[in-house]
Formats: sequence, C-alpha cells, structure tokens
Amino acid sequence: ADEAASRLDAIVDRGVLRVGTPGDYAPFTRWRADQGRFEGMDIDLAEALGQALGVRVEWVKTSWPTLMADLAADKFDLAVGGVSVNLERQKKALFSAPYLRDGKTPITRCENVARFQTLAQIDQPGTRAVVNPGGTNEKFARAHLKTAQIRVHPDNTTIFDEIVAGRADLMITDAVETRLQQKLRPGLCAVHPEAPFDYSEKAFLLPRDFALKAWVDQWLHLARESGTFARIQAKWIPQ
Ligand SMILES: O=C(O)C(=O)C[C@]1(C(=O)O)C=C[C@@H](O)C=C1
Repeated sequence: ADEAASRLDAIVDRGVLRVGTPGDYAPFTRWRADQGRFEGMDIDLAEALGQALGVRVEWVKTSWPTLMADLAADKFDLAVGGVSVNLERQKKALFSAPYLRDGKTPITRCENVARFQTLAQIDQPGTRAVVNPGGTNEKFARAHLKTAQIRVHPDNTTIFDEIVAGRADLMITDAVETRLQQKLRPGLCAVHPEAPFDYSEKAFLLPRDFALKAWVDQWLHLARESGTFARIQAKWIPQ
C-alpha cells in the first residue's frame, strides 16, 4: 500500500517551511520594522524547529481575523505567535501539543485595579473596554461583557496606549501579555495575572496533516527535554 502523502514531504522536498505569524503580539511575535524581521519566543521556536527539520523558514505575515482563512488558502505550513488552542479552530485545523498555559485577565491604569477585579465589576454601564479584533480576546469580551462598552481597536501594537491615554478603561487579554505590557507602559497594571478568569493553552496551528503534527509534537517534546525550549522561553518571558 502507498504511504499517505504528507505535507512533511513537501516541506522537506522544497527545503522551505512557510511559517505564518501575525507579528503584533509580544512576547510571542513582533514585527521589527527597523530590522525588517519578526522577533519573539515563537519566532525563535519556529527557527529552531526549521533548523532541526533541515529546512529554511520563510515568514508569512498573517493576522488574527484572517488566520483561519490564510491557513485554508495554504499561505503557510504552520502558524505561530501566541495562538490559543480553541475548539472552533480545531474543527478546521490541528494544533501541536500545547507549550504554554495561560488565561484572560484585565489590564488597566493602576489606579483602577481595585475597581476591575471581577467580570461583574467590569461589566457595568460606563466601563469602556477596548479589544483587538478576530482572536480569542474578542470572543471572550463578547461572551462576558453585555453591559460594558466594547470598542474594537484594530491595531494591537497601539491598543495599550488607548488605556494609557484614558480613551479606554481596560483590556482583557492573556496574562502573559499583561505582565509584559505593565513593564513596557508605566501607569498600566495587570489586574490578577496569577489568577486569570479562564484557562487556555498556546500551541502551533497546523493544517490537517497528522505526519506533520507528529513531527512537530516530537520536536517540541525533545526541545523541552534538551533545554532548548526553556532557553528560548527565558529569553522572552523572564521569570
Ligand atoms: O486569537 C488568539 O489565539 C490569540 O491568542 C491572539 C490574541 C487574541 O486573543 O485576540 C491574544 C492576545 C493579543 O492581544 C492579540 C491577539
């Protein structure tokens, strides 16, 4: 019997792994316009994975609203950049084994931390939440905020400045991002990143190809055991 053809063969044959990434979500993926390249934890992970596979990584810009459509249109072989595992996405795709656990928590100006501890406190008339479109943040906001105002801000690289400037009161996002942004933007405080509202996992987004998934999962497992994963994580998410 024929061996099932895999995307893995195509990647090895062409010598190129096409990796999609949105480039707007530090510490996982950030476009460095000054350097003409992406940087971040998931960027380093994918480069290390490509090296282990013996192929060159070709970077493809995608976005949260177009992530699934770009995968379906075969614009990349896998996508990275702080992608959350989500059962809706998994109807059309596969995920690698998860490599990080996290959850949603608010970030707000520090004087408001006591006011925005719970979703019930946040979901009040007059609360102005800001959200980036297309990802799990928007899904979470729409599911939990029925009374508070939700304003969509399309650019995730400037969204936190909306809170600093007082044009929004808060954003609910991954705890790992709130921890980083409170360091980058004095005046902003993560509300309770150690006890987020929900549980989620980060993984690589893959097409429906089990041989490719098996190879990526095996690489992730070995990267953990060898210390490669811990070294890359510590560079971008210092403890
Ligand atoms: O959609 C996802 O999987 C993400 O984790 C991306 C997502 C989001 O949830 O919107 C997470 C945090 C960033 O602020 C931007 C995008």
